[in-house]
Amino acid sequence: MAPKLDPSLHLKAFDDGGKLAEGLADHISKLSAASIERKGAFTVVLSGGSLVSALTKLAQAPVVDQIDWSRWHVFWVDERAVRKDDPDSSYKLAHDLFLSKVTIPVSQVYSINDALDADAAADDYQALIAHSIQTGILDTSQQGLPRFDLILLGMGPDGHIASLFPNHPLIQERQRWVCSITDSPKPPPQRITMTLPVINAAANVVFVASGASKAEMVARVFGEELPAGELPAQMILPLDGNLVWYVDRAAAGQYGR
Ligand SMILES: O=C1O[C@H](COP(=O)(O)O)[C@@H](O)[C@H](O)[C@H]1O
Repeated sequence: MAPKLDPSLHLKAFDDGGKLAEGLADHISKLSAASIERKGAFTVVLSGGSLVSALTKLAQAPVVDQIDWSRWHVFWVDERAVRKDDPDSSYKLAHDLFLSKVTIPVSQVYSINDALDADAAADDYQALIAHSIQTGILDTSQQGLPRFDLILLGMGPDGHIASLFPNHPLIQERQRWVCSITDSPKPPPQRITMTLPVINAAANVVFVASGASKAEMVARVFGEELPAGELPAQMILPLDGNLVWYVDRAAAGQYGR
């Protein structure tokens, strides 16, 4: 069984999406400053989907001017195996809504190789992560896993995170850092995804859930003890890091009061 999460430790509820985006921008800005002071770089992992819209305030004054974007290194927790100009591409979404509005060097934005099929793209992305460790950009955890400074996660209405879906065999993966999936229940079916051990090795994991369609799963994550694998979002609790859920009132349900 996966333990239910304690809302008093791990949940921040906001009145609306605007307030949530402001709180999130402030939090990310502080994590960025601390990481840059400690090691001269900030490694951030993006999700696709609605999470990206919650980053708008990061790219606006006053926060945008407080961040040293030249030290950011951007990765993806999952990506669809489509070309970068495809409407389904998470890179495209992040580029259009966020990356094009800030000054992160292009060489520090690590999108997947969209010329490869899902299997080859997963191998390629795992090698890229290993290279980032060798060059000193990325830390490693005590278990020898990549340790990102911040992983930003969304959650689907079915409780999936990244491209790790309820009761899918990939939930059990413990060896690889990045896997391909060719039968994603949510289209498009071909994707790559970081695995649970990598996500749980991060220094900080921030979930963003907004809207009533997420309320049922937020209630389950914080209110029920479920068999492992049934609710991937409940399986995220960094071994040696911080976890916080940013939720708006509609997603918070009983926890928003
Ligand atoms: O397919 C995906 O879905 C999840 C959740 O998306 P949302 O729009 O419901 O927030 C997303 O986090 C993931 O990166 C994406 O590939």
